Amino acid sequence: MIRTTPSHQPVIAVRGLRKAFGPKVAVADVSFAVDAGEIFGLLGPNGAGKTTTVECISGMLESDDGGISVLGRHPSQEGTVLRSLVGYQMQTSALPSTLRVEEALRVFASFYPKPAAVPELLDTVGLTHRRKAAFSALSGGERQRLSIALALIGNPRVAILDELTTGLDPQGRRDVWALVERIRASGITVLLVSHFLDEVERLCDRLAIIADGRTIFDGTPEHLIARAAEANPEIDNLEDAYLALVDANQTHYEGASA
Ligand SMILES: Nc1ncnc2c1ncn2[C@@H]1O[C@H](COP(=O)(O)OP(=O)(O)OP(=O)(O)O)[C@@H](O)[C@H]1O
Repeated sequence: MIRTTPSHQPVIAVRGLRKAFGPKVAVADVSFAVDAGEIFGLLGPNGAGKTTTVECISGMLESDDGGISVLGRHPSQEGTVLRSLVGYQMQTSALPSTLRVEEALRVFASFYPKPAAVPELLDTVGLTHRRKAAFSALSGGERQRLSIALALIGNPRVAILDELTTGLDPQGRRDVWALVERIRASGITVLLVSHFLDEVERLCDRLAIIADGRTIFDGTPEHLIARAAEANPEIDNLEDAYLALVDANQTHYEGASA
């Protein structure tokens, strides 16, 4: 249930979200709420509707129906204000290959009224020694850290991180996880879209699972394991619990449409 009392207003509240692209319903009915200071995970199979949901939250897409509130504001009606309060991790593949790390941060800083200090941000993401490196010379992990820095350049209160550690080696993943924990410790609320259950278990306080455009779970990782164990007592870890729940949902819908 979404809590709306002023003393405990969620930072992000999504209620009954719906978004279609022509005949394709990408998001049919998604609801969840993220509290201040949380790292909240958004999970679901490929094509479930996660990116569409976060693009509606960030104001990049306009929803067809349902309510979204971010820091008490509506993304499509108050997008200008929210743009500096919500940092969305962009895909760095969009950056010119010759652009240097520090230049990229300075260019993006110029778009915001109160940007983060570039030297401090370089330090936070561990790229000070690579500040003069061209984008094309960065490793996968360094590119990922740059994309996180770009999400933080506007000094946001909320960071939306999508596919945070895809393609990184084990050390790179751990470095990025530590960075996300530092981001949270600095007071930023994090919405994390992920396919990796170990990442979610390590980082997230709570999570929502979306399947076929609908929220099928909203709660803590422990709650998810307990829910799955009710149906199958052998389930004792998050990955098995997640897979069992998604599978049960698929069977339910296939059964309903048979
Ligand atoms: N612009 C669009 N036009 C038509 N269909 C779209 C568009 N964007 C997304 N879709 C479709 O909507 C559904 C949900 O897509 P979305 O990208 O939100 O899923 P996702 O959960 O983020 O998937 P993944 O984990 O693969 O990134 C998919 O079937 C996708 O093909």
